[in-house]
Amino acid sequence: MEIDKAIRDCDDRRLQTKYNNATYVIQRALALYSIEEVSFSFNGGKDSTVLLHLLRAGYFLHKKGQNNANGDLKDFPIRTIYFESPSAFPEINSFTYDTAATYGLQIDTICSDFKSGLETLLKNNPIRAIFLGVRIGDPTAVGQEQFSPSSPGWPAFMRVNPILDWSYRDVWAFLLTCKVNYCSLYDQGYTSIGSIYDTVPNSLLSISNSSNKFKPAYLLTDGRLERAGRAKRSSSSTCGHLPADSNGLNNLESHKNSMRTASIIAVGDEILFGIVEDQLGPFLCRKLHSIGWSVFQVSVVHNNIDSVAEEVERQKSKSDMVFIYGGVGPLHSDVTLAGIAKAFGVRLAPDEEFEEYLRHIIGDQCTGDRNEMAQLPEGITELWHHDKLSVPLIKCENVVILSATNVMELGKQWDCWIELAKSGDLLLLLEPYVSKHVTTNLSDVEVAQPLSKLCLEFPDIYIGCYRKTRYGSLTVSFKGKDQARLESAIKALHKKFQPGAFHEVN
Ligand SMILES: Cc1cc2nc3c(=O)[nH]c(=O)nc-3n(C[C@H](O)[C@H](O)[C@H](O)COP(=O)(O)O)c2cc1C
Ligand SMILES: Nc1ncnc2c1ncn2[C@@H]1O[C@H](COP(=O)(O)OP(=O)(O)OP(=O)(O)O)[C@@H](O)[C@H]1O
Ligand SMILES: [Mg+2]
Repeated sequence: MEIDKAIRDCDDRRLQTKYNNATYVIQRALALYSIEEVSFSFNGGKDSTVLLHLLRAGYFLHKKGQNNANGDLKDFPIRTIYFESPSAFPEINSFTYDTAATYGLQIDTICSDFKSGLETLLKNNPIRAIFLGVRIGDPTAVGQEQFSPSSPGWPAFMRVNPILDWSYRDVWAFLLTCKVNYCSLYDQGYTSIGSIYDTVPNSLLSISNSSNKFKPAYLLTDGRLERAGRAKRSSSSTCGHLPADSNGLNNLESHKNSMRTASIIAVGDEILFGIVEDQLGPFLCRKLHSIGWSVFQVSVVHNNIDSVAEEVERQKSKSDMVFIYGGVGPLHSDVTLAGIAKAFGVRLAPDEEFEEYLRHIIGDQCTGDRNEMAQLPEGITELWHHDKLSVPLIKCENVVILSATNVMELGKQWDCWIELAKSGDLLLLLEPYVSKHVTTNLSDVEVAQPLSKLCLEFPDIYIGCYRKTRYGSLTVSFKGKDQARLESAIKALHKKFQPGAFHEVN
């Protein structure tokens, strides 16, 4: 069978794994349902063209298991449905019918909308499962698995999605490796095809010196932009770019004095066992204070998905930003991303762009069917690139994931993060805090009451006390954003005691 042979003969291990998994899903479906009970939803698009050939191969492998495969071009008895629409591109229509003729597809053309068309089809036929070329990243893929029952309100059938986890690049690797025909629009710069009213060539493929010439679809390097030629229905995805306004605020001036809070979560059994000391938390506290943020809480949790998820869920609603570190990587204990995904109620999905970065660092070891490290929380992740970082910073809504393992690495990531936030016009830098400290040899009992009063007089100033030893001097710290108010508070303190009772320290 020519598809099976082309994949086995190629040296693309990733493609082979994707192929094996997809044909396995198909064979499972063919084992579960009889041939009359399955159907293939084909529309001449690139994804359904991939699926057609995978189904042909899957059917061949299924029959081979029963010792009666012939692998002929036209040996394909799976009923095929095509929802024909007057707004489809003529190229799509003709490709669909040409392909049907080449491979002997028994096409049922349906001219009504998907839902009522399926209702009629299922009423008159024993169909229980339908193969679809839906992939993660398609707007309709959210929440779907390889086997997903149809949605409530739809006629009852099983949606089978053998290429759900395929990336844009996987699709093109397959079509080019197998040297199969695809719709000619893809060679004219179309990267995803809807109707004639909502689809244009992808401008990222335009040839610079020619206004209406485009490179072929397989040359699009960033697969996440595959739908750039489709009219936008919503602006839900911000993946990959800096959001101008991710917290609903982008006017630096008007928020200079506003209050922003951060929470810090360290993930590490070793910290809780007392084997290692967390130095990143205090470092982040200092950095956040230096940009005028106040830290709401620092917590340490176990390397356990539920512990991470619970803490992230709590902190993400309490603080403007949550910083989390530890537990990021490919080891069994690296569960931070999974915990974050759980906290947001989404799943981990392969991210092609992130995988590319990882491949640069650790070579081809990271490719394969389940590249754990390249899986990121689906639909909520932004990658923040900086020339000085080999791997982009990851941000899931208001949760920033830091991969640093020591203070030096964290310092670098922090500087890049600040630079990116500045250029992205994201509100981040506030009026920094100023602080002053005074010490006294008076006892706690002597200072307690006047200090309480001072706190009431200066509610805008943080007034705290600490000692380094139980019997040594007491330090009183003043922290705020207004230098003059800070000075007034210290003056007021001096007035409440004998002259010379307090000394300023640096
Ligand atoms: C065979 C088939 C089954 C579908 N089943 C469902 C379904 O169960 N639930 C649903 O919300 N949409 C279903 N749809 C609709 C698709 O999710 C989606 O709305 C449709 O493919 C239009 O995509 P487009 O807007 O990108 O063109 C189905 C579509 C087809 C062709
Ligand atoms: N008009 C249609 N008739 C039959 N099946 C359809 C139709 N529209 C969508 N589908 C099914 O939904 C799947 C996903 O559609 P989608 O438009 O995302 O992919 P595609 O058309 O194959 O490729 P592209 O993303 O390049 O348009 C298709 O692969 C096909 O299985
Ligand atoms: Mg399409």
